[in-house]
Amino acid sequence: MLQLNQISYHPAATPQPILRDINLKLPPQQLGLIIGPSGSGKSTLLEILSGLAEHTSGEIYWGNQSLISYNLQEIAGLVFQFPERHFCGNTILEELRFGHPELSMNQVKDALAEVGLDHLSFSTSPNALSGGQQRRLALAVQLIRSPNILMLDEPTAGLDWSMRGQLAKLLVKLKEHWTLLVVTHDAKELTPVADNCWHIQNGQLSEVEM
Ligand SMILES: Nc1ncnc2c1ncn2[C@@H]1O[C@H](COP(=O)(O)OP(=O)(O)OP(=O)(O)O)[C@@H](O)[C@H]1O
Repeated sequence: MLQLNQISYHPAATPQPILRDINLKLPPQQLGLIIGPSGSGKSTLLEILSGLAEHTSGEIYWGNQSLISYNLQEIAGLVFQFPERHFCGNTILEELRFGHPELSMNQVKDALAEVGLDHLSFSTSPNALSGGQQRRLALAVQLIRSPNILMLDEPTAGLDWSMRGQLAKLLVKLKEHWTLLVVTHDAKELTPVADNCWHIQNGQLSEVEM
């Protein structure tokens, strides 16, 4: 279970806190969805939960273990908004093994199977994939590290309606094995597949009854 107790984030440079007293509990193998408008603090919250930024106050737990940024970098996998813009491999294999040359072919195959891309040749260029396939590859890049929590920032942004629906279906499949936390401003396809839902506004989180 991921648990946040009274998480606040107030960098010295900002007059107001960006996140205020955030409380959240997300059980394992569930999909948590945080919905909020632009500038409400969604990406900042994911940056904190993946250890890329440090919260000012509050506690983050995975089970009974209290986590600092270093632990969060280990247990969280973050898929950025428009992740395909950050691809740097010439092939699918290079992309998946980037920074992890020790990964076996079986691990690569398993990660691709998890996201429904195992029919593709390892030598395919990530740039030759469709928009939906590129999002799947970006998910596989994180899954191959076996994170405890997979976090996705606006996973349906820029996809057409059919690809958005397919991505929502994939998330349903992934939560059989993983705990997922998704943030978005456009929750249309994602709300029906969420187990827990919150709204975020001006850095404050409120639970939505499901
Ligand atoms: N380190 C920082 N220093 C100053 N301001 C920051 C910092 N990080 C984020 N902000 C501000 O905090 C607010 C929340 O930003 P954030 O990117 O988390 O929102 P968001 O909900 O993800 O919006 P979007 O969907 O547009 O990305 C914004 O006003 C942003 O400018």
